[in-house]
Parts: sequence; C-alpha cells; structure tokens
Amino acid sequence: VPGADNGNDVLLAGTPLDAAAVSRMKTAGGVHPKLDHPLPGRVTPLAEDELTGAHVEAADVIVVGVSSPGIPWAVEKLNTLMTRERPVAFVTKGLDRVGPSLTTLAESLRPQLPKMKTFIGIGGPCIARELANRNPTASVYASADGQSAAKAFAALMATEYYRLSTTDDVTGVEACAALKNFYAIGVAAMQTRYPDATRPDGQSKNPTAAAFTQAALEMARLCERFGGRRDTAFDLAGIGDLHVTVGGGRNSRLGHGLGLGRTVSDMMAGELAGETVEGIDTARMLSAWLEPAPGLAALERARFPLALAIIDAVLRDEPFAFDFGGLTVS
Ligand SMILES: NC(=O)C1=CN([C@@H]2O[C@H](COP(=O)(O)OP(=O)(O)OC[C@H]3O[C@@H](n4cnc5c(N)ncnc54)[C@H](OP(=O)(O)O)[C@@H]3O)[C@@H](O)[C@H]2O)C=CC1
Ligand SMILES: O=C(CO)COP(=O)(O)O
Repeated sequence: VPGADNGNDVLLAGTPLDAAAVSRMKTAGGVHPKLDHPLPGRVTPLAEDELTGAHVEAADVIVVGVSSPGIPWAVEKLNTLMTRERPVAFVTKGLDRVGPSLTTLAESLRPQLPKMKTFIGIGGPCIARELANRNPTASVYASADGQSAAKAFAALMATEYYRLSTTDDVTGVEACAALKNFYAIGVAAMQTRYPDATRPDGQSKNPTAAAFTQAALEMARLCERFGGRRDTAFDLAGIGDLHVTVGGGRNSRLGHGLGLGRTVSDMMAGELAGETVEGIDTARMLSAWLEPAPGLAALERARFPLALAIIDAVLRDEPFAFDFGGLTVS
C-alpha cells in the first residue's frame, strides 16, 4: 500500500496456496480476506502461474512475503524467474540452520539465490491490516552494502504514515525479527496469567512489563550471539516489533492461551488452527542452542530464563512455567 501510494506499480503475486485470496482480490471491489479495504488501483494481484520472467525482469525490487515454511518455494520460484541481478527484500521472519549452526535468513539465503544482488531485511512494528489502513508506523530496512540498497528501497516505500530508517546491521534486524515472535509468546502469557478484573482489558500490568524487559535483555544477548548489534534489539526491529506483537499479533494469541494454562498443541488445534505462529518454529530452532556446540556455550538458564521457559512449553508441550525468581534484574 505505501509503495502504491508513492506512485509505484505493484504486482502482488500469490503462492500456489493463495488462489482463493487472489481471485477474491481480482473481483471488482474485492478485498483480501485479512484486510478491511480493497487494495489501491496500482496494486495488481496475480495468481501464482501468472507471474512471468518479464515481470521479474522489469521490477526495481522483489519483495518476498511468504511465511517461513514457504521460503523453499520462494527460492525455487525466484531462481526460475530471475534473469538478472536484483535486490530482494524479505518481510519473512524466521531463522534457519546451515549444517549444525543456527543462522539468520540473511545468511542462509545468500548462497541459495545467486541472482540476488542485495538482501534487504525488514523489521519493525507492522501489523499488515493496520499498515493497509494507513495507520502510522515506523520500520527499518537493512542492507550490508553500506545501506545503499536499503536506502534506495526506502525511498520507493516511505510515506507520511510509513516512516523508514535504514541500517547496515542486517544480521541484527533479521535475528530480532524472528526472536520477537518467540518472546511475544512468553510476554503475552503474562497478560492473562495474572488477571485484574478492575481493568477494562482484565489484565494486570506489572508482570507483563517485567517480562517485556526480560525479553528485551535476552533478545539483545541472542542478537549478539548471531553476530548482530546489541542496540538493534532496543530499536524498531526488536522492542518496537515485540511491543506490537504482544499487543496484537498471532504469537501473542498463543501466549494468552499458555497464560491460562493451555498447551501449545491444544491452542494450535483449537482457535489458532491454520494460523501462522512463527514463534513456535523459532523455539524449535533455538532449542539447537540448548546443547553446547563447538565454539558456542549452551544457553545458560540464569541468563535466558524466559527463552528456556518458552522452549520447554513448545518442545515438551507442557503448560508454560516461568519463574519470576529467575529474572535477570541486575
Ligand atoms: N501479518 C503481518 O502483520 C506481518 C507479517 N510479517 C511476516 O511476513 C511473513 C508472512 O506473514 P503473513 O502474510 O501474515 O502470513 P500468512 O500465513 O498469512 O501468509 C504467508 C504466505 O506464505 C504462503 N505459504 C506458507 N507456506 C507455504 C509453502 N510451503 N509454499 C508456498 N507458500 C507458502 C501462505 O499460503 P497460505 O496462506 O495458503 O498458508 C501465504 O501466501 C511472515 O514471516 C511474518 O512473520 C511481517 C510483518 C507483519
Ligand atoms: O510481525 C508482526 C507485526 O510486525 C505480526 O506478528 P504475528 O506474526 O504475531 O501476527
């Protein structure tokens, strides 16, 4: 929407799983099932088989918006259609494994996409429906080429309601983008675990704020482990996106269930059936760091109590147990 509002022509190509959403958007006045209004006229929806090499050839930037399980499909599609080097931006939030080591998508995708000129990472508080409604927000674009590709893409996308900053800390932005989904599960569990009937939302505030601060500290430590900068965790891609996801994301809906004593499998088979809850995938990835690896100590329980509580709930499918006595308050 901001790209179209800036006068760009936008092609919105679906995956093979999006046929119904695309045909709905193609009908006059048709609205994407998750949005409130039709997309601007400059946005042209395309079914998966309508996207051609000529479209890709003509694009200034390619933006990938599949969820993390769709990344292999996106890589194959891009390698089929890209004939010349192009910058590729990713809104996808997830981690990856290369051999035994855990890495960001920025690093794992580079060798898989030989025609990708520059990887542009995107982070920040951006609930899709709110952005499509042009509610104000801010995000960060990251590229490792001295921010050149990030700045060029930001110039195409920035509007009064979509404020953009840029950074060269691609690893930090990508690490935080994935980690905030994971931590949102644990922070949101605190919103329902300690109810306060005197408040309109029925939630007490102190436990959530304390867990949020713990999440930010742990996220900064993990961000550095990935090779990103600590400061990035305290900026838009870290605490900015964590705040919005705790306030209104799908990961927080899972957390709300855990706070009420439900299990992950129970929630995913119930009200979250069919929803994208990527913090679960991130928990599985991070569990690789529970064992010491060459050159890398295991996650210490004393420094990562919230991470380990979330991993336990996901991997063991047990009720979420977070002990406030474990907070790293100093
Ligand atoms: N929604 C939001 O507000 C924001 C989302 N993001 C990130 O953007 C990414 C996409 O999010 P969102 O659009 O909400 O997620 P959705 O689950 O709504 O959509 C993801 C898309 O990827 C497709 N997909 C999933 N698995 C596969 C696969 N194996 N092969 C091909 N296509 C596949 C989905 O198809 P299908 O719908 O049929 O499953 C769908 O088209 C995520 O990484 C998310 O974290 C970032 C910022 C904001
Ligand atoms: O990433 C998001 C907002 O920036 C959306 O979060 P969820 O995936 O939890 O809905």
